[in-house]
Amino acid sequence: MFACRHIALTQFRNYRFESFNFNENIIGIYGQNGSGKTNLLDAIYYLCFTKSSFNRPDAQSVKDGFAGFRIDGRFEKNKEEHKLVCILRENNRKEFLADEESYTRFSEHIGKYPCVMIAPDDVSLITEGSEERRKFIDTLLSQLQHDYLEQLIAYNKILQQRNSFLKFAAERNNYDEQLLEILNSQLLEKGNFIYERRQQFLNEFLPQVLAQYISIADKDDKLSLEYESQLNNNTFEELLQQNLQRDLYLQRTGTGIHKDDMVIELKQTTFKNIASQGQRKSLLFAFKLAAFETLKTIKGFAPILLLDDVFEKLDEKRMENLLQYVCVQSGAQVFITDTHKDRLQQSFIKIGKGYNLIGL
Ligand SMILES: Nc1ncnc2c1ncn2[C@@H]1O[C@H](COP(=O)(O)OP(=O)(O)OP(=O)(O)O)[C@@H](O)[C@H]1O
Repeated sequence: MFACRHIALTQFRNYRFESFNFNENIIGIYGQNGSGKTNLLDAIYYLCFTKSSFNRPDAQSVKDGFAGFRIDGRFEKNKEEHKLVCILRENNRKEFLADEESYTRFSEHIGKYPCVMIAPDDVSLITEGSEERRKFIDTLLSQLQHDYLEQLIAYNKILQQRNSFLKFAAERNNYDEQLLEILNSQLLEKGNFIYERRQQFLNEFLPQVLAQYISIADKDDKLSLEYESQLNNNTFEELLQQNLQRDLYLQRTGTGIHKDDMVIELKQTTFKNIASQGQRKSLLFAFKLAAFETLKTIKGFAPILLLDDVFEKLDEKRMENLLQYVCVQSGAQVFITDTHKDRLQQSFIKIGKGYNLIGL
């Protein structure tokens, strides 16, 4: 069993100082809009990922009028207790401690405490640009394969260096060919590694998303999912060579795995253009639950599930099926937020397992 049993929030978002116990594996959190439900889930996310699930600077999580924040968590993993602490110091320096040891690199923590969050804004995975989908794949793969995360960090660093090089070259109207060759070869090595890992992984993962979709939507909508990469048709080396003049002109690297995407189609038309709200929601859940199942299989235990405001997302029958799955079959500790206490309580009573209900 993997579960969060206690959390204490100090100067974090709307919390001055507050602590919560989670004795059960089904946790309902209710409160009005703006009462801090999402913030509480995000604090658990912080301890699993060393950062917020929102793409926001850490400083924005400090309670207004204060300096620094602290999140203390107690987790149970395979019958052992673990203490995780995330501190943002007054000078904005972040520290992360696992069982009193601080990490030199936060990336070492990723994957040890897996968790999957489903939040309303996540529909951007389907409706927004390719960056959202790459972020999803990278977050999942980084939890599964540590070397993937290391190579991705290195790739992004070299990409930045190459872009600075291109800017400098444009300003000078001249460039150091040898230095460009070094940057290219480093970028190629990391890029090819990431491409192969994404390809291997998505070959297995995307059919699982389709299967989840069919089971949630209760029908096959002729949905198709495909990994799209410029490297599918050309080698990365060829791409860099072919695009050099354009890169120099635009002062940034226009080809590589940082342009990858997942193509989502419904009846051979771009999904987001024709899909109904319900189909979008079903697909979002399909992606997230497939991620959950993959993590569970590979880690050998269920990740924590954080479900923010999902009652607003599905009709009653789908909701019941989903709750049955997350609260019973999944084997996970699950946190569910809602504005209605009664709705949460009624659903939990129907499930017939122990639960904690926390009012904010
Ligand atoms: N840095 C901060 N300092 C103080 N308060 C903050 C900070 N960041 C966010 N908040 C407050 O937290 C509240 C939002 O909390 P949260 O998003 O967790 O609410 P919620 O209960 O999930 O609401 P909803 O039901 O609308 O989703 C807002 O009132 C916001 O002003």
